[in-house]
Parts: sequence; structure tokens; C-alpha cells
Amino acid sequence: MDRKELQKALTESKRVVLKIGSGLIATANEANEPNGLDRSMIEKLRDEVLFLRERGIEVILVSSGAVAMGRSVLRKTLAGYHPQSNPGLSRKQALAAVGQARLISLYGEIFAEKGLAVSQILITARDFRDRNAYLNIGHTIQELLRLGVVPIINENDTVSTEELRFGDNDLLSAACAALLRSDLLVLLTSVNGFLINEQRVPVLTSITADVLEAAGGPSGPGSGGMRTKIRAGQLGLRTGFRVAILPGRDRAPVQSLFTGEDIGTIIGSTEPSHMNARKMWLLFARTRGAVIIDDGAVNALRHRGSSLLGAGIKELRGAFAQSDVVEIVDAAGQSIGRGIVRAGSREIQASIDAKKPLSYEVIHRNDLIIETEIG
Ligand SMILES: Nc1ncnc2c1ncn2[C@@H]1O[C@H](COP(=O)(O)OP(=O)(O)O)[C@@H](O)[C@H]1O
Ligand SMILES: N[C@@H](CCC(=O)OP(=O)(O)O)C(=O)O
Repeated sequence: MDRKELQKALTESKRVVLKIGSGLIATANEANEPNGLDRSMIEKLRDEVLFLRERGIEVILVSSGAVAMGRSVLRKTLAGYHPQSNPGLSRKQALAAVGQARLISLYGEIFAEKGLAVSQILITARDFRDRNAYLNIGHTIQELLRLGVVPIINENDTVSTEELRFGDNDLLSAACAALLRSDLLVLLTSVNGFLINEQRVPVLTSITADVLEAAGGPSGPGSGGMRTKIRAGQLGLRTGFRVAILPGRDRAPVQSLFTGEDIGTIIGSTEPSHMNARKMWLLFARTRGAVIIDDGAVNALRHRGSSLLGAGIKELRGAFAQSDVVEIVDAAGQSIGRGIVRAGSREIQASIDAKKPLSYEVIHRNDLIIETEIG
């Protein structure tokens, strides 16, 4: 696909999520000790936000840097504090708790210099799994945008346990881009874009095994590196937003992209189709239990676009209630998708035991997503 065509399409975006990672925003002193956040980087970000807003584009920021800022604050204020080279989760959580307040106040100060107000939104992966919490996040952000306030999102590190963590803000910002129906996710990076054999790849329209192979982890203070940026691109291709991985050290990378300069790596297609909102949420939803289905039902779901009828269910795993999201598993134990059940496990189990399958659609087509859509 022609990069120029795709780049032109990007400029039609109505809502953009813009993410800056620890690798770019954290600074170190000459002795390589943590030394706060890079003020000039935040000033640049502010000017990029202003540029997009002047074009009528809504902007949501995702900023890392709480842990790095926490380290720097403690180094400067606590005698005898020594930053650990590889801190565990609870130490990182404590550092984030110290640093997040400073981070947001620094943004507030710098953005106010040009008449912009900021807000802090702290979220966890769990918030996206709960439909009410996710809808409320959306409503709050919508209202902030209506007010003209810039939302600044970070992970709520205090409450994120190991299994509930995004862990890095590339994936958090991708989830935000999907669920907030943004057209474009900009990931600022410390390198020139996605590189293969040191050469920048200007455009990706699909994520192949070679691409995944070439995308490695971070080399600086960040936690995701390029691998998570490519995963963000994969989610974008599936759900309908485009991704631009841009060199964050350039003078004005977003403005360059929007004015047609050939920089960074763009991931997307020229005509992305937004996944419908309910299916989108199913991608992130927490599942409770599973329905194990027979080969005929697998075939009907995969190839005929059917709903799941009671007759196709062989057994159940775990207890769940009507309206819960369950895993859909084939006879070999492989998960083939997930969906919202119209009956609880007790009712379905009773029908299996009585050999009288439920006569209705236990999971309606509109309420399920199969693995080709999940990826
Ligand atoms: N194929 C690749 N292309 C570009 N960078 C790569 C690749 N594989 C690994 N990397 C590493 O990914 C990192 C880019 O992420 P960076 O912007 O530093 O991180 P973060 O967003 O986590 O702060 C760089 O450290 C770079 O060395
Ligand atoms: N929530 C953490 C950010 C985690 C992180 O480092 O993410 P990233 O910079 O995307 O690799 C913080 O603010 O320090």
C-alpha cells in the first residue's frame, strides 16, 4: 500500500491518542542517576497537542514517567535512598505513588503556560474488563474533551497486580484508542520508528511473523520497547485505528507527520473498519467459566456466522450467571472465542443433564467474538 495515501488519510482523524513513554520522558544526570522528567519534552508535547486541537482534533495523552519521577524525588530528598536497578512490583508501585503527583503537576504547569488545562486519569486493565467502569471512563473523558481539558492517562500502578497489569503504556494506550474510538494512536519512541536491519520500515499493513520477530524489548528505562508498539499496531488493524510510531526526539514529529513528511512507521489500512462497540468490549472483557461445544457448533460459529444454540453445548466449566462473558472452547480444549450468555450455568447444566438442550440461542451472534477477530 502507498504510504502517501495512508498518511493523507491520517490527517482526517477526529480523535488522536498520543503516548509518550519512560524511554523519552525520563532524564538522568551525568552519573546516570534518575533526574526527573524532561521539561522540554513536555513543552514539545504541549505544542503538538495545540497543533492538533487547532485542526479540530480531540487529543488524549497517555504519559509514563511516574516511576522514573518517584526515583528522582526520593534520590533528592531521602538521605540513604539508593535506586534499585531491578525493582520488584511493590517498589515500582511505591515509586509511582511518589512520582505521579509530581508528574501531573509538571504537566499542569507547562500546559498552563499556553492556556491549556490538564486532568489526571488513572486506570487499570480491570477497569476495561468491567463494562460499567469502562463506560464511565468514556463518559468522563468525553466530558473533559467537551470542556476543552486535556486528559492525561497513566496506569493506576497502586492497584495493578501482576496479572491485572498492562505493565507498559503502549498496550494501555492501544486499549484506550480502541475503546475510546480514536482514529489514530501516536506512539512516540526514542528511535526512528520500527527498524529491520537498522532500516526504518515506513509502512506496515499487516503484522507478519518476521515483523514480530524483529520487534524487540526496550533498551532504556521503558518496559515495552518495540514489541508492544507492534502489538498495539496489531490491535489497531483488528479494531479500526491506525498507529504511527514516531521519533520522539524530532523537533515536532506529529506536525511533521500531518504536513506530509516521511517519518516514522505507520501501521494501518487506508479504509479501516471500526469493530462494533459491543464486540470491541468483548475483546477486553473478563470471562467467567466456559462452554465446551461440539465440532458441528465450532463449524457453525467459525464458518456460517451462526449463533450458539443449546444443542451444541457438551459441557460447562465453572459457574456463571446470565449476561456473563464466557470462553467458548472446542472439544480439544482450545479456546475459539468468547461471548455473552443468555442463560446461567445452572440452567444450561440442567438442560444437558436432562438431555433436553435449550431451544434458544444461548450466545447470540451479535454477542460473540471468535478467535479470528481476537487474533
Ligand atoms: N526492530 C526494532 N526497531 C526499533 N526499535 C527496537 C526494535 N527492537 C527493539 N527496539 C528497541 O525498542 C525501544 C523503543 O522503545 P522506547 O521508545 O525506548 O520505549 P518506551 O516507549 O517503552 O519508553 C528502543 O530501545 C529500541 O532499542
Ligand atoms: N505506569 C508507569 C509506566 C510503565 C512504562 O514504563 O511504560 P512504557 O514507558 O510505555 O514502557 C510509569 O508511569 O512509570
